[in-house]
Amino acid sequence: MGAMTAHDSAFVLACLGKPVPHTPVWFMRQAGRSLPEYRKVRAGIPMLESCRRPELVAEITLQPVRRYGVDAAILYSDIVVPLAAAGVDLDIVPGTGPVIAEPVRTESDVAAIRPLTPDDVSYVDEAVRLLVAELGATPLIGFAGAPFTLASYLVEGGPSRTHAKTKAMMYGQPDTWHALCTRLADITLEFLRVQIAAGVSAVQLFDSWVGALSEADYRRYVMPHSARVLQQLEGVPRIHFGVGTAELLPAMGEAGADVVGVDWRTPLDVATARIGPDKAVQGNLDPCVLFAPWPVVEAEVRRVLAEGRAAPGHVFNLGHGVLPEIDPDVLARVVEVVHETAGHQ
Ligand SMILES: Cc1c2[nH]c(c1CCC(=O)O)Cc1[nH]c(c(CCC(=O)O)c1C)Cc1[nH]c(c(CCC(=O)O)c1C)Cc1[nH]c(c(C)c1CCC(=O)O)C2
Repeated sequence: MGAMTAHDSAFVLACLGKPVPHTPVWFMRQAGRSLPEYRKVRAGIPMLESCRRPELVAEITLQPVRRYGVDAAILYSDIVVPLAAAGVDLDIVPGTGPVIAEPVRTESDVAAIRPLTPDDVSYVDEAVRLLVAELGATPLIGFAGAPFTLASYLVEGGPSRTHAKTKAMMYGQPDTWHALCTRLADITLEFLRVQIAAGVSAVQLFDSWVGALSEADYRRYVMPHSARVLQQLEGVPRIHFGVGTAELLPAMGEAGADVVGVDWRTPLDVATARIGPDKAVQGNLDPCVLFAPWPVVEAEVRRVLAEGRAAPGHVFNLGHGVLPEIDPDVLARVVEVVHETAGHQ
């Protein structure tokens, strides 16, 4: 029997650790440059501008659902969209990522980032409503960036390998750091509340770069802010994701997530032993495995499914986002293999 609504879809059930007919699957960055139909509709439209056009957002969000038959859609947007909406001067540069015109260095720079109001992101409300109507029983995932990852872009001014300036603020100006993270947590919370009110079935908090921290520093400088976001959200499952977080997994679960996203470095059974038996996991095929010959891909998919059995619920995904060079046909075959395998009973 198929799911009747997004609320009792395999994806939502797996997030809550309930029995499912098959393991649900979606891919981080499933919408985007790996799809020719995406490149076609995005041609000539800057990334941030594309996120402010509800019809276009809906079309791009639906493209991978149509092509792959994944168990969830993820809203087409970006983690810096609410920052731009709150008045931060920034751009998303193709091939680089977010670039901030005036990086945040002082307490007064922090004060200049204003709180977000729902009116600032009315186009997101509109896009989610269009999508929920269109998707029917397929759940829509809303998302936002977590305070550390957003702070890293704001303080560094762009992508960074070491996060040196971010850590310098964290250790050297802890009051400024906590003021910045408090403001970012407020923005993230408001952004996610808009999406939940408009009807998303789950939310994912992306703390992509937090693996740069030790567990002790994570607990001291970051976790209180992420925990406030996760714990103040109500009504939908919460997924908490980062890359390189093997040492942070217990804390990321404690922060208040229902599901912890795991990258490919930690097998899902090992991850579950660290996170504890009461939380579902999401992941964790290495995106680069998708470049291997099919028998290798298939064996890796089956290994991930087997290791996911250790958790009370498993949402199949990659360990990080789809790379632009990945062949969409391989992702379609991955979905087939996952769907053919019996889920958690
Ligand atoms: C760190 C981060 C960002 N953005 C995001 C994160 C967290 C996830 C992660 O860790 O990958 C989140 C994000 N960004 C985008 C989505 C859309 C939904 C999806 O399909 O997953 C999501 C969930 C669209 C996007 N966001 C971006 C694109 C590419 C834009 C383009 O077409 O040029 C898309 C489809 C741009 C972007 N925005 C960002 C980066 C690093 C980049 C890539 C820069 C590049 O390599 O060109 C910041």
